[in-house]
Amino acid sequence: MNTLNSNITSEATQQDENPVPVQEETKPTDAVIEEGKTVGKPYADDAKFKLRDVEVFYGDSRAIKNISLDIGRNEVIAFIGPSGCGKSTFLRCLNRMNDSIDICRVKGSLKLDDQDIYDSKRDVVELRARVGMVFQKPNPFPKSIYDNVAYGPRIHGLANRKSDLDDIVENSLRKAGLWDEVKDRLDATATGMSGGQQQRLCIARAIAVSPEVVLMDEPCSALDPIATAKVEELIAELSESYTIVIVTHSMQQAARVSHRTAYFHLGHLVEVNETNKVFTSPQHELTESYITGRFG
Ligand SMILES: Nc1ncnc2c1ncn2[C@@H]1O[C@H](COP(=O)(O)OP(=O)(O)OP(=O)(O)O)[C@@H](O)[C@H]1O
Repeated sequence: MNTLNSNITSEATQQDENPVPVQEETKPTDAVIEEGKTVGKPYADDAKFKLRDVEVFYGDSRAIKNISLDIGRNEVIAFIGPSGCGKSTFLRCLNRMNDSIDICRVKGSLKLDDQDIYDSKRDVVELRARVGMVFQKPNPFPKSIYDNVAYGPRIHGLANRKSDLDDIVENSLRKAGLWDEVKDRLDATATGMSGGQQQRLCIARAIAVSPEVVLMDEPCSALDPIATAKVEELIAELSESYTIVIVTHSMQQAARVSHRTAYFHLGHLVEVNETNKVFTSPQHELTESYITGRFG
């Protein structure tokens, strides 16, 4: 796995008749990436998403290079890789969040339950209700705690009566592990909550519209370890009912929360496998270099 070059430096050759061979580590970027070829297990038996030959361009620049991947039903899959390798770009294809970027173009076949995500007739608002998203920085609306959670159900007409809406708000806050902390101050403004509470509120807001998938883009990067632990517990509980795709810079977090881990590098999907395999016996040299901290 570890490719090391045995070199004898010219300086050493001149100075020493019996030089000690100097081993020079191959730079990770020298490792071969075969475009479109992903090591490990990129496909799933019961696929929620089937993504084939996906490419994403920002203007002329190709940020995602021929990636094929299945994401299983009720699977938690973590996307890891060095900064700028395309994790967020690929994640945002799953609910067309890239649509708002004018210069962004997505190619390939992207299917959710065998239906084309990029079908021009698709209702993107409905897609985003099915495929919810939680962002890096908690972004509650400047409204009450109650109204933050009730917002989606209201615009999607999910509750006919106030009591139905109350039930949705309570259930969503319970699932997000927040109910006991906020039940006596539902009318308080959400921006007055702690960062960790705000992030769990954003999760409650995402699940209030009964999504099938929750996308999380570095959901804990702005949180302290205690708040992070709470969100991770929540991910474990939510995984019983939802498909979860999480982008994370924390390999420990990927190891704790995900079933499979996908390693991205320079816009390629280099390796995908069961999380314990990726971290204990990575098959690709680049994955190994990254998880052993040689770069990233
Ligand atoms: N709105 C944009 N316009 C132009 N280029 C972009 C845009 N967003 C991302 N890119 C480029 O696409 C590539 C992939 O970026 P992306 O944010 O998806 O990577 P990432 O792996 O999520 O990075 P990070 O871990 O730093 O968040 C980078 O080269 C980045 O500069």
